Amino acid sequence: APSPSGPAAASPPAGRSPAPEAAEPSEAAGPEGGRRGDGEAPAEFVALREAVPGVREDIRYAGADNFTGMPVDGYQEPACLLTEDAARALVRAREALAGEGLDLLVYDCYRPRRAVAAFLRWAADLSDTRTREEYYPRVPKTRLFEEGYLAERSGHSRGSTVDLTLVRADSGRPLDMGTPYDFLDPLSAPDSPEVTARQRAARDRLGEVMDAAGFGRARTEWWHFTLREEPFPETYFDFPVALSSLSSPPGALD
Ligand SMILES: C[C@@H](N)C(=O)N[C@H](C)C(=O)O
Ligand SMILES: [Zn+2]
Repeated sequence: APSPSGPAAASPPAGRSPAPEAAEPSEAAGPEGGRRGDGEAPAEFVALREAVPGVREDIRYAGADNFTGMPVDGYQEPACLLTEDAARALVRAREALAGEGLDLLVYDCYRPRRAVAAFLRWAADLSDTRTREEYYPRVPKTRLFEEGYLAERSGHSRGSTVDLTLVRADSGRPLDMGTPYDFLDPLSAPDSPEVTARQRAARDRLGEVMDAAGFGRARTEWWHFTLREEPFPETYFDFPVALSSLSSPPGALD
């Protein structure tokens, strides 16, 4: 069906069932259950690059180099905002990799609900196929949510989910994972039999190190991990991705 028009049209493609991460969400609420301002992050959120100096980031949705082909609503800056618990877990993962000459490169962190709504609008606009060859050549746009490549209620909005890969610590060059980031295709499943042994080994190492640091992995995307003991398991936030959204003072973790 042709896309609904206008920015408010955030309906999912027809016939789609909820994505695996869909749950009954609560909107952001304060400690007493009242509504928290949508422009403001709770004190538990930090900017990763301030909390963990030297961490590598390439926040794709803040620019046009992503599967939508345009900057995504809600990403006011290319910043990784995360809960402090998730940031501490990433420190553990980096420490485990350091002895192997490897490091992490983070592509996405906290994602506001308005950004997820932008993904829904993009998916509903079947006339926009600009990025199909590069990002979803085999899966029709109408199936991206149903197949689990995109989530109608994303774990990223809870602040303890990250998209990331492994890089060489010296050059910053990403390891070959068999697909680029956000290649929305069965080939991106961590256990895809279609990748080479070397690519599979790189995926497995990323999965192991993230598992040991406390993150669970998605079944559809080798780059997507959620902290198992996440501090906001039921809350989907909508403050913008911007350092000014943070209420906690900047500073490295101790
Ligand atoms: C779009 C991709 N980077 C991603 O994060 N997908 C999961 C399923 C999500 O949207 O939460
Ligand atoms: Zn993700």
